[in-house]
Amino acid sequence: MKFFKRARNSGFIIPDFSNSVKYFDNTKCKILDGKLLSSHFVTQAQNLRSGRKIPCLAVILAGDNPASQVYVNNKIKIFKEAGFESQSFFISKEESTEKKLFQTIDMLNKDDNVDGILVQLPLPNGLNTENILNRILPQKDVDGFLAHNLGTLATGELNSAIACTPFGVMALLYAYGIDPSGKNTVVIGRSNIVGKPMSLLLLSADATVTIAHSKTQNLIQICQNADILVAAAGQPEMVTKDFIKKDAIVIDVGIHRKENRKLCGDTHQNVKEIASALTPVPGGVGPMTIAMLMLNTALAAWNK
Ligand SMILES: Nc1nc2c(c(=O)[nH]1)N[C@@H](CN(C=O)c1ccc(C(=O)N[C@@H](CCC(=O)O)C(=O)O)cc1)CN2
Repeated sequence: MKFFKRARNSGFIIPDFSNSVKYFDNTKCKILDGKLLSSHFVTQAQNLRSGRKIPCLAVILAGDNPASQVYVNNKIKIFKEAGFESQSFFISKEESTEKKLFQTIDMLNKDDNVDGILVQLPLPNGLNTENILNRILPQKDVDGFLAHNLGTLATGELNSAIACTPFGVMALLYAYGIDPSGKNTVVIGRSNIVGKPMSLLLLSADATVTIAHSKTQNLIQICQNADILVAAAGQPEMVTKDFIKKDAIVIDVGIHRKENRKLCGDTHQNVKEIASALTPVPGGVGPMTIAMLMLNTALAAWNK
C-alpha cells in the first residue's frame, strides 16, 4: 500500500490516499483471543494451587516429529510457569514399540505422584494409537481421549476429562459471551479427538448440531446455515467466505504451515468479511488446548 505517488505532469511526490481503505483490516469481525484467555487460565491455576497437591503431568513423546517436539516443550514450559510439575519421557523412533510404550504407561499408572499421562500424537507409523492410549488409566487420561471418557461425555456428563481442544473452544465461546444454546452449529470433522467431542459439548450446551465430514454432500449449503461453524477438517484454508452465513461465529481448529513458513488454519482470511467473530491462527484455539490440559491435570490432582 502506497500513501504517495509521483504526479504525472510535474513528477512531484504527492499524497495519494485512494487505496487507504485497504491498509487496515476494516471489517467488523471480532477476533477471539485464545492467547489472552489462556494466560488468564494459567494465572488462575497458579492462584488455586496454594495449599493443594502440585499437579503432575507425565508426557510421553515417541519418535522424532519436529512439530510434536515443539508442542511438548510448550506444554512443559507452561506447566512450569504455573508452578505445576511435569515429567517427560522421550522415546526414540527405533525404541518406540508397543511393548516399550506399555511399560512406560504401566509405570506411570502406578506412580501416585503422577496425576495425568499424555501420549503426544501422532505416534510413529506402525503403532496402534487406540491400543496405546487405552493402556492409560481413565482417571489419568488428561487428554480426554479414552473411549471411557468420550463415552461419559456422550451421556451428557461433564465430570470426566474432556478433550482439550473442544473444551478450549467452549471456554472461548463463553468467555466472549457466546451461548450456543438454541444455535445452529456445524462441526466439520468427525475425529475422536476434536469433531466428536466438540459436537457432544455443543449438544450438552443445547445447540442444534450437524456433523459434516469428507463424504458430506452440499457442504457449503450446510455450513451457510451455521450460526457457529467449527472448522476441524484438517485442510488448509478450505473454509472460505462462501461457506459463511452473515455474522456467523467461526472457530478455526486447524493449524498448518504454509510453503512460506507462515501458519494458517482451516479457514481462509476472507471469512472475516462475512463472520462476526473468528478465532485466529495462531493465537486462537491452540493456546486454549494447553490451558485446558492444565485444567484437566489440576482437576485430576485435586478431585481424587
Ligand atoms: N496428546 C495430544 N496430542 C496432540 C494434541 C493434543 O491435544 N494431545 N493436539 C495437537 C497438538 N497440540 C498439542 O499437543 C497443540 C498444537 C498447537 C498448539 C498451539 O498453541 N499452537 C499455536 C501455534 C504454535 C506454533 O507456532 O507452531 C497457536 O495456535 O497459536 C497447542 C497444542 C496434536 N497432537
